[in-house]
Amino acid sequence: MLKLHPSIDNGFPPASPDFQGGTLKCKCATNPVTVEIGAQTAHNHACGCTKCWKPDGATFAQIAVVSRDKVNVASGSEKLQIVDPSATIQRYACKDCGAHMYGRIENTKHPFYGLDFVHTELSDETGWSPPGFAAFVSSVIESGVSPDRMPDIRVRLTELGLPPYDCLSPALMDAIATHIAKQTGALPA
Ligand SMILES: N[C@@H](CCC(=O)N[C@@H](CSCO)C(=O)NCC(=O)O)C(=O)O
Ligand SMILES: [Zn+2]
Ligand SMILES: [Zn+2]
Repeated sequence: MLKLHPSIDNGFPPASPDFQGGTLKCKCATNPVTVEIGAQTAHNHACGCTKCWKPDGATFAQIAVVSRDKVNVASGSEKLQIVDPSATIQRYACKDCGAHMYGRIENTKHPFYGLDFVHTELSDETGWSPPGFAAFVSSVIESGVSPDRMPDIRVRLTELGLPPYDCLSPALMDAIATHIAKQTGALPA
């Protein structure tokens, strides 16, 4: 069977009602970086872009958002480094194991300012919001996936209940466009 991501390939449980978050832990066996997330996540999705962190062998990342004020580095902060300081999303990765612990947007005008990006598979807790769509699917080609495999990948994502999009989902693209329209005055603020 086509393998896309270990937390996605066998299906995924629904979110637990009243789930209040958990602790993300990097892959280091000793002195791991830990990040406490104090809320349920939203907009969890499979992401095929080259920038999001993927576990070894995975074709897609799994990534969700949570309010930045609910993200707290509890230990190992000295091991965190920003992967690409010029990127919109500043991804804080463990310099020893490479796991991305959170991604933060510092541009206050960005439509997603205030939301951090996190990989809830790094937590032992169950009850996180499951993925609901697949984003940047065509971008897996940029990581070396043969274009011939794309039809099967899209079929498999659809089977798993993850509608495949080559940017973000329509709901998120609408939210981005609405934010921009309010900034430009095309829509009332
Ligand atoms: N084809 C590019 C796309 C990269 C991209 O635009 N990624 C999105 C989604 S990441 C989570 O959904 C994005 O918003 N990136 C901003 C950033 O990474 O700073 C590629 O594959 O590299
Ligand atoms: Zn680590
Ligand atoms: Zn991505």
